[in-house]
Amino acid sequence: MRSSTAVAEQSTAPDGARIPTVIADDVHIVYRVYGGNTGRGSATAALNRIVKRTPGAGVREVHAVKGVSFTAYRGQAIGLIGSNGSGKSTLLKAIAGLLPTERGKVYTDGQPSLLGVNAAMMNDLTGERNVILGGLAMGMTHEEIRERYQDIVDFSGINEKGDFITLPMRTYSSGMAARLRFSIAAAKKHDVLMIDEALATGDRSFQKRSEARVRELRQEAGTVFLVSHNNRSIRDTCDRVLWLERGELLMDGPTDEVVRAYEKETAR
Ligand SMILES: Nc1ncnc2c1ncn2[C@@H]1O[C@H](COP(=O)(O)OP(=O)(O)OP(=O)(O)O)[C@@H](O)[C@H]1O
Repeated sequence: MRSSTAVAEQSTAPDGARIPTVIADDVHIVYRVYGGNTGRGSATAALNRIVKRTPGAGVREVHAVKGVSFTAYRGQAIGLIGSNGSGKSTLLKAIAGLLPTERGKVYTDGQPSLLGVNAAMMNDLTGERNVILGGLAMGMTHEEIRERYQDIVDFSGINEKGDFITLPMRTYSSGMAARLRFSIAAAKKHDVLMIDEALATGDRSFQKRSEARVRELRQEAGTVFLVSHNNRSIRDTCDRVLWLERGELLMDGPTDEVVRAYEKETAR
């Protein structure tokens, strides 16, 4: 049991009830891939179909999330696990409001922030400029960014091996870029923070630092979702786990129980 009394106070209503932050109610997500079967000239054909609003024979549907329901509460860190293509990233994008649901609804309290490994940053700008841009994009003021700038840079460890923060992001390794992205996102208190594989990208010492930060964010009474293939990260960080397989929610429960069942299944 990681939560302290202070956490329990923050994450419950005065009447003691837990405060829901995200409710997914029978969520279905379908991707439509245009021109999948049409061979040559498919881009023009697809455009014509879109203009004429006819689905056409070349439209392929991928039913990526199938009827997922759960309620997340304040103060929870929830891991999402499952094999490649099981729908984890898709579900996060839907919670963040970046993908429409085909059926069902997602209700959120506050603005969820999605931090993905591929989250857009301006590659031609320096790390320094990206810290400012990222901070502004998250709704921080110039003043707040100035106050936290050094902490963000120190946390990322970007400058440990030289003055990299003043170089363009395109000169960073993928791990360095992911560390900076995480550090920017983690500088702010989030109602709902969703992290897609970011922790797996850094080296072990950065992973430990970021796991500790995720625990703090949780204690600030937010809800954290973490997608990872690293079961150790999930065990160290999350108190609850959702296991998705082929778009369906296979299991939802305490971390130990779900990860153990998942490991048993994947060991076969
Ligand atoms: N833009 C897209 N267009 C069409 N299909 C997509 C798109 N993105 C994902 N899919 C499909 O949706 C399904 C779920 O993909 P998703 O990326 O959510 O899985 P995941 O569990 O996050 O996988 P991984 O562990 O490999 O990151 C897969 O079948 C995938 O092929």
